[in-house]
Amino acid sequence: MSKIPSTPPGGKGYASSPCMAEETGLYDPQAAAARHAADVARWRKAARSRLRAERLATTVAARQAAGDALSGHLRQLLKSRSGGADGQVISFYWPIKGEPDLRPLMAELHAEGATIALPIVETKAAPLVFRLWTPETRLVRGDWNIPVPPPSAPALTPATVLAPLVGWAPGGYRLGYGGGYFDRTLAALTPRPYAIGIGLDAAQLPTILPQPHDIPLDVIMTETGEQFANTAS
Ligand SMILES: Nc1nc2c(c(=O)[nH]1)N(C=O)[C@@H](CNc1ccc(C(=O)N[C@@H](CCC(=O)O)C(=O)O)cc1)CN2
Ligand SMILES: Nc1ncnc2c1ncn2[C@@H]1O[C@H](COP(=O)(O)OP(=O)(O)OP(=O)(O)O)[C@@H](O)[C@H]1O
Repeated sequence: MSKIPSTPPGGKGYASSPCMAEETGLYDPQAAAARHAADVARWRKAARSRLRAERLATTVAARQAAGDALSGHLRQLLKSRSGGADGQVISFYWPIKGEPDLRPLMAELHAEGATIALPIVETKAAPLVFRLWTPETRLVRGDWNIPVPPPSAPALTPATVLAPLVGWAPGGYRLGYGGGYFDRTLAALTPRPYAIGIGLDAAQLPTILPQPHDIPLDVIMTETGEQFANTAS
């Protein structure tokens, strides 16, 4: 504990008495941070279930229209970045739980020469693995029953990753299903892939209460176009 002089050097007295909170043992900054993290996790859990329920409550036709609109914006963005899809490894996702369905665009880019990958949870609480998808790939059931390429499909490192969003906030922040998989993956991959969040306008939140592990995405795309782009990318 550092000693605080009772009078400041050359002065009469302090304007207020020193804060003794740490000395009392009642204030432990680490415990306070842990309590805050637990509050955030609880808040996120509630936000996820509300947003997931709202998404599933929309009509199939509305979801399909959103998927088609998103595909159009995404096609433009990918083409402007690569000048044509040839050879680029792009990770898509197999839609679950009312996520926008981009599979027609996935097949179209494959036909144009792009290399398509799908993400797989091969190890719990570890980065995702990406494996090759082609229209001939016979998908198998992975973690959470998500259809994934079989272990025999080649593993790839994507240059571009599409990350489906349960919720999103300005700054490129993503709320997913709560496994932390995309954050772990973006933290592990070098070079870092260009990460595009895919979500709906209705899933915007004022904030996701960002935590140290949350890695902002490069762009957030919704059915009405690009909502946010990090300038450094
Ligand atoms: N279509 C699609 N595929 C995807 C993703 C996605 O978001 N969408 N992922 C994107 O990352 C990965 C799978 N993400 C997963 C995220 C969470 C859990 C999971 O078990 N969640 C627990 C809750 C965890 C917690 O709150 O601590 C659960 O719901 O029981 C499983 C897979 C890879 N594939
Ligand atoms: N880079 C990391 N290293 C270790 N743990 C991490 C990392 N990133 C996230 N986590 C852990 O994962 C948990 C869930 O994170 P978060 O709430 O951000 O999930 P999410 O982004 O919604 O999930 P997902 O990406 O799977 O859809 C956090 O409590 C955190 O402890």
